Amino acid sequence: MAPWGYEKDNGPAHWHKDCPIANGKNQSPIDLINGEVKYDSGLKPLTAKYVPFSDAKFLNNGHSVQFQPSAGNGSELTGGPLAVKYNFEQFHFHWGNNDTEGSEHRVDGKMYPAELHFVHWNSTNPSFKDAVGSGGPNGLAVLGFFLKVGAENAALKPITDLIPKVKDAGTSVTVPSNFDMQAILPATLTDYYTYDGSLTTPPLAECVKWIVFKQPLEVSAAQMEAFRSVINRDGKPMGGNYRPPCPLHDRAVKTSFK
Ligand SMILES: Cc1cc(C)cc(S(N)(=O)=O)c1
Ligand SMILES: [Zn+2]
Repeated sequence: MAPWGYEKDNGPAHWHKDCPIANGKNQSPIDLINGEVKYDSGLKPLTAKYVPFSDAKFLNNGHSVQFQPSAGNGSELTGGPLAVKYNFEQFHFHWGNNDTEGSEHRVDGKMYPAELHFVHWNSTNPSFKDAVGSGGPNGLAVLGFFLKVGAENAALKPITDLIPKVKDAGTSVTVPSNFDMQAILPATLTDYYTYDGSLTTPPLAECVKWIVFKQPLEVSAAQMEAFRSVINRDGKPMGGNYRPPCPLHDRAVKTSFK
């Protein structure tokens, strides 16, 4: 099989051949159906403590654009549904070629134009890789933020301004050390959906505690267009790099809000 992608000949319907877990019972993303979620008053806000990185790259890996520090620096996530501290690993995006599609998770069937994933790994593991392979839904904690078109996002601007420098697959650029990742996050991380799921791209490991925020972030039309100028490994626009929703099977989706 050609390396996995999102085209007709290598897209989500093909992934099960190399990754049989694609047809597993804990796959992501899912459609978050408000009539089927259950409020859990025990779900407190999350706390993200992000420290500016002195050495981080922004890269085009052929299927997304990703902010990747060279090493951990004590940036961590705690609280919410998490029993332990999780270390920040990377953030990346999924988006569409127009404003009606692009997000991975959906809300009552609605897609947003893009979705931002902040990836963290369970600090009881020696490394990110061990956390992915640790078995069970507590290896990684991924924060999902929907993006909608509106005001310019000043916190994401240092990143979206770098997109033209990573237009082609396999390219990367150093991120200025004064980039303030914390500023991307809302002041309080309160209203979210949470469920046990998987990586949304191969290897599709079922190791993720998903935490998807109800309130979308805004980005400007120009910032959305920047994403849509990115090229994938086949020389085509990368837009459409989202997996369709997977069956919920007998999982519960809990909310921190009524
Ligand atoms: C393959 C993969 C790796 C990582 C760290 C995160 C994801 S996702 N899109 O589920 O957040 C996918
Ligand atoms: Zn993702």
